[in-house]
Amino acid sequence: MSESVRAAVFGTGSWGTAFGMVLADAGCGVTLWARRAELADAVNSTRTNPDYLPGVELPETLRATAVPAEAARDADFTVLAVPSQTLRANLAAWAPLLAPDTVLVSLMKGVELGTTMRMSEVVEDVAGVGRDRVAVVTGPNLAREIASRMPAAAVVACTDETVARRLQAACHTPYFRPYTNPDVVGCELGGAVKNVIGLAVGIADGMGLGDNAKGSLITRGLAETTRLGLAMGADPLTFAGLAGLGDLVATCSSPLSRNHTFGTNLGRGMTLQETIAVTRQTAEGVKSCESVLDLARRHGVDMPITETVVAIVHEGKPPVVAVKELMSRSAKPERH
Ligand SMILES: NC(=O)c1ccc[n+]([C@@H]2O[C@H](COP(=O)([O-])OP(=O)(O)OC[C@H]3O[C@@H](n4cnc5c(N)ncnc54)[C@H](O)[C@@H]3O)[C@@H](O)[C@H]2O)c1
Ligand SMILES: O=P(O)(O)OC[C@H](O)CO
Repeated sequence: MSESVRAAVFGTGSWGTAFGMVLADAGCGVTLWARRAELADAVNSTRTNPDYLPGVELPETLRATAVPAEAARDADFTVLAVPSQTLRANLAAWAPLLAPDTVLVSLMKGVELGTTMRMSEVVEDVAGVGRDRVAVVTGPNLAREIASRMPAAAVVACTDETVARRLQAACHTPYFRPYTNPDVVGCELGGAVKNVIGLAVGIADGMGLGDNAKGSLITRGLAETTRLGLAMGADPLTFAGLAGLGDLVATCSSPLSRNHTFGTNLGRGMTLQETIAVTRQTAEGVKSCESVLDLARRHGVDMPITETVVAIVHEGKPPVVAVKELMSRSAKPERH
């Protein structure tokens, strides 16, 4: 990869920073945009991100700024890594600054509340670009492991194969192996719904329900994700891939997952407010469980695990009652 490829990353949280590091290691010149000038200064002066990835040394070719126009200038790829529910307002401010012909890349795993739009749809809507200029990077990518340069595979999804291949080349390193996939809908749904299933598995873990419960939730969670995907025109095989099963396994088995940890705290008996208070970073499933359920209802799809997570997180249903209700639904064949 030629160093003349330029990438802007909007969001200097854990994944924005780690993915910026991947791009820099792959040979791109990278500018991170940080909301706070102090964080941008700290990245530039210490070559670390002390707030989100303490102890990780960042490459020389990665720098940070708090000025959006400076980050956006001449970027071949404009990467978006802010919490999903803030994307619309943020991108509205950044859109006039974007380099002409830049490819917009979503790292976000959420569904917008109210509109039920996927993040790539929000990008198209707000930036006024065609879907051939919007790509998604997703898969089993816990930021802390990637920042330690531990090996992982990922998916680069774009309807335009040439764009997907360009981005694939721009982020391919010895420790980060991206595959292309034209199924943007399936890849984004896989990423957004796995956060909801990650909450469910965390709750079960917190309650001490064991590994059979975990295996059952992962599998039936994937089944309800696939049902929604089919109703929305996704390729069902996507859900057997990195954006589906791969990400579910990583999220549901790792203490590094914010969604899994959030669920575990709820399952152990913390209240929602107590759990929010101890959660510093973005656990997308907490908000997206409501928009995913909304999406499911709009498409007439049954998603009992998602419904259960919404009931526990937002309606105060005690986890013990929710488990009893989930298990006593009427019996049915596995493939329905
Ligand atoms: N962390 C991971 O392992 C990981 C991996 C893959 C995908 N993702 C996804 O990437 C997205 C970003 O997650 P993250 O892990 O970087 O989150 P994070 O909580 O670590 O960082 C979020 C960043 O957004 C900024 N931010 C928060 N509110 C904002 C606002 N209103 N306006 C502008 N900026 C704001 C924060 O200052 C921070 O820089 C999420 O959708 C997440 O699901 C995360
Ligand atoms: O920490 P989480 O739960 O947001 O998960 C991080 C990544 O999405 C795992 O692929």
